[in-house]
Amino acid sequence: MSFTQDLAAQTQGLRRQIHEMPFNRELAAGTLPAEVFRGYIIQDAHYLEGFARALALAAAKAPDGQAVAQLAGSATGAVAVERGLHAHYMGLFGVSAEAFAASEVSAACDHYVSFLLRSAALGDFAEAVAALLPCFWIYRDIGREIAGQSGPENPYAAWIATYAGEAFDDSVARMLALVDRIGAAADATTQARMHRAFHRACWHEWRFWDSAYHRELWPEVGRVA
Ligand SMILES: Cc1ncc(CN)c(N)n1
Repeated sequence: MSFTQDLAAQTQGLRRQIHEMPFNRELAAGTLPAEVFRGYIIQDAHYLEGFARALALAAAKAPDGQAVAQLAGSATGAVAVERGLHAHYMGLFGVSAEAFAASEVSAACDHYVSFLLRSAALGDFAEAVAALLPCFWIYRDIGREIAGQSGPENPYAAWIATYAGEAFDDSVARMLALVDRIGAAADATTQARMHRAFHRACWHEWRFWDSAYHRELWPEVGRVA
């Protein structure tokens, strides 16, 4: 069993739960309310900038030039390709650049981005790539599953096509190969940290969608004066 197959086996229940979330079920059916998707896209645009920064930090720690180029290329891709998708949906939903700039980053988004930046800045390279992997892998699996269940009339077809598409699949395959290479060479303590980072990142993926579905920003638990 490869290292990433082992990561998958250890997180099977959580990842299946993500596939069954109302957000993803309704996205597949095309019935996800537009205001939910609109809020999600705004948070995701905030998220991608943090994700790209974490990739760039990890790139700086990579053990060889090939891995530097791969992670730096993924950082560029996250900002360019996925942001293009966001621009498409922000145009459709009437989110102006000013409205986006004025939007508040949700607690779930802030928590996930902080986790990635901390893993990349304070963890070693192995931990950083394990934390970054679910962002690639889970979206590809969700995209593929949903693509098999929905048609071109789905209002979220462009989103689905991006994550079910070949270009995204290539970047996921490269990330899986990198984590397999690093995981196979790691000692048992490092592997355990990689497992924990991977599991936490899967949890953050679940939380990001859950929070978007419930349109949460910062759940109110008492006003700060
Ligand atoms: C929260 C989140 N996770 C993953 C992806 C796919 N890069 C994304 N766009 N947003």
